[in-house]
Amino acid sequence: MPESTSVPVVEASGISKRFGATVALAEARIAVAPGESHALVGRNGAGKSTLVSILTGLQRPDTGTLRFLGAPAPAFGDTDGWRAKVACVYQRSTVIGGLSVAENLFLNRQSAPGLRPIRWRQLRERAAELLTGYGVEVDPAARAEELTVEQRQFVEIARALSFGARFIILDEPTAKLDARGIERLFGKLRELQEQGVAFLFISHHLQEVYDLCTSVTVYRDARHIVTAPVAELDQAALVEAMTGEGASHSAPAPAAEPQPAAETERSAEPLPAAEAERSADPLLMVSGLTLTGAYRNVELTVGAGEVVGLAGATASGNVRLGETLAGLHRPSAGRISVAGKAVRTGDIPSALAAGVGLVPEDRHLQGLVAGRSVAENATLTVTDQLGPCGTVLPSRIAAFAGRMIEDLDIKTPGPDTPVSALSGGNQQKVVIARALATDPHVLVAIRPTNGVDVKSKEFLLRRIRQVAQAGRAALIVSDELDDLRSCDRVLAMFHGEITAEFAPGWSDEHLVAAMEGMARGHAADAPARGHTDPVRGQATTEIEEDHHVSHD
Ligand SMILES: Nc1ncnc2c1ncn2[C@@H]1O[C@H](COP(=O)(O)OP(=O)(O)OP(=O)(O)O)[C@@H](O)[C@H]1O
Repeated sequence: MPESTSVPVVEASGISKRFGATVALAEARIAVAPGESHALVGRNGAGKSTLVSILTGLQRPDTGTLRFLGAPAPAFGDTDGWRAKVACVYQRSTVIGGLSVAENLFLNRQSAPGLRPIRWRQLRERAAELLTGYGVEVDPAARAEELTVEQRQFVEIARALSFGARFIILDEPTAKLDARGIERLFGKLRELQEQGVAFLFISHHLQEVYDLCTSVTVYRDARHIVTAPVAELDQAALVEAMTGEGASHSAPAPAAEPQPAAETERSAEPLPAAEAERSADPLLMVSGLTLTGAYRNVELTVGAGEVVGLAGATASGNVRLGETLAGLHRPSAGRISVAGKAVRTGDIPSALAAGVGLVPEDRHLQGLVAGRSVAENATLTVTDQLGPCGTVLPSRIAAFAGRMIEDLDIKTPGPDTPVSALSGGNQQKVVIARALATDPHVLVAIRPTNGVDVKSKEFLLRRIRQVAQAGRAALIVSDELDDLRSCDRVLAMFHGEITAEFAPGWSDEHLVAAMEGMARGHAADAPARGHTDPVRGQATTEIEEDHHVSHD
């Protein structure tokens, strides 16, 4: 722990928590000093979310003590007491979509006399005052569901501070933000830190830990492993603490300094392109595809044996394009064909029958059935293979699921465990297992490594590579550079159009610039293949050297 004379805003020690036979936390501890930005990292299932639920009063630990600024934690169930101490901004929103920002900020406060008629104007004025006070530029009259993820997080932070909390937990807050959103969020957190607000920051993006935090705590297998100033623990040591394995040569290189294209490192254990299996035949062909308000006139092919990246920031249209391929949206124009056959657009069963497998963006909304078991979730797409004449044989489900659990290294007590009892990263693996279960011709994976730890990320990307090596095609839709680095080529989208194409060896700087709209409608790095520029309606020209906008 860093030297500090001040009383910690939060100090938990000897915390243990079991769920049945699963030990989620074993004698774990953490302490966060005022004004500190403290990272908590660990592999999937290490116990981070369980600690968060204990620190926020949502669950009682089996053993251990918890103090806020030296005082014992509020009684279990004393909602207002907990709110005044701590708040957590989750990846998933806790604001109520149908209510206005002002209502979200002030309703349900016990301090506000419940029976008095609500004075809306006054409510909005107070909300405006509060938001302005924290430098949050959001209209208090706006409905919460209209906010961007970033605005919603700022509202949640302002709400927490207005309850008096000076300790805020951020659980994977950057998972749904693009590069600029992350920059703005970090800017705001630094500002608040200077005012003495302390943060516990949970992220699988280790670079963010170095960018934002002063100290880091590592948990492994439910236990506290180390707490140190980030400056004293380089990434190799951090990954070593997380995995318990000796300094790994496959730890991702720190991404602080963009490297020249030719030197851009891949993971030291490369995910080799399947040259042998690659064929010139496109397995996926998309032409003139338009979804009003999302993307227009998209031309795209993915060959057998290829892994193609579809990069783009939040509003680029890349996610909606990926979803369209799986039948989730009906495009207003254009064609999709798989293995030479036209697919009925806007129809999920047709896409599935044509051999499109989807890893959806949001595993909670589109991915998993919470009350069902790991086995049921993993086999939802293949029930026809699990028994004769529409029946489902439990023995076959179990055998099928057992293979998937092993294949994807899913940490679960067993196939019958409800999927909701798995840690976030392991739930994501179930979603991927389900997409792979159909042995798709074309795998569309949207942010496939969302929420998974650094080691599992390598593993999953390698698994996607195997799909291509088996002569299939994969499209990775993502803004994660690690995801995109594993691709044979990357298409960048901006404002609904494919604006550039990148061959392997691209530099982070160029790809990020393209995702931010600075590719100026041509390939920023040498394109791998000819590709029709939708902006100009002509083929992109090969460009050999640096085309970052500032060099033009
Ligand atoms: N409600 C629950 N019932 C049963 N087991 C649970 C429950 N909640 C968590 N667990 C188990 O406790 C362990 C710790 O899970 P936790 O969610 O805290 O991990 P995590 O570090 O947050 O992982 P991730 O990075 O994947 O989100 C896991 O093995 C998980 O399956």
